[in-house]
Amino acid sequence: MKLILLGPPGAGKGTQAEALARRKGLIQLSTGDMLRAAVKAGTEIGQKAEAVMKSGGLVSDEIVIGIIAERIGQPDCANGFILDGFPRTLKQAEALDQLLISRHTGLDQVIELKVDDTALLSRIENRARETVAAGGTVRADDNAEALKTRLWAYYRETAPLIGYYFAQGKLRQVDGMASISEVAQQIDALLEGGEKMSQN
Ligand SMILES: Nc1ncnc2c1ncn2[C@@H]1O[C@H](COP(=O)(O)OP(=O)(O)O)[C@@H](O)[C@H]1O
Repeated sequence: MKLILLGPPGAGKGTQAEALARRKGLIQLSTGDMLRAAVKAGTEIGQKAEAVMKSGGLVSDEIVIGIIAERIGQPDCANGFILDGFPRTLKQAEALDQLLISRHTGLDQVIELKVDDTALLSRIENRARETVAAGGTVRADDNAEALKTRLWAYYRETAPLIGYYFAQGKLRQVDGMASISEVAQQIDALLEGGEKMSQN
């Protein structure tokens, strides 16, 4: 199964992708996590990405497409994966389609987590507060200014993907404002429906 979780920053993609990957035995591919690891390791990609990530802007298509192309070619991805944070631009979506076509496969479903815009800021502020309370390190881009840039990038660059996948008949939507477990149940219901459809 090859899935995309789509939604604005703070929508809960990471939380749901991780839990879903565990439930279904799929690989979670988060470009945000991969880029943060590259920054931490000080690789060439990390050095290129660090400043733009910190400001809340988007890393270049070339870099993220390269990372994903390399990763989905690895054997552990053969059974399926959940993309979280990729694609984020139409160019990335088209590159992904081409990559999958060249592997004689394609996406099963794109699940959009629909959330109330005004709830996002407080969610991210809470995430930063809880992390500090737990003694952890807050992400460099979890502050009001970078969040505004991330939201802006989402609406300008990523939201058009909703139309792109709707036109492909792949788009499904869940209510991202529901509790974590309710969202997970909605996703499971969609996936069960999809499996039944593909058996017919
Ligand atoms: N597919 C991508 N294209 C461009 N930049 C990306 C991509 N994925 C992650 N990034 C960079 O990493 C940052 C953090 O990504 P992520 O962890 O997915 O955050 P969010 O909580 O905003 O969904 C983004 O703001 C962006 O700078």
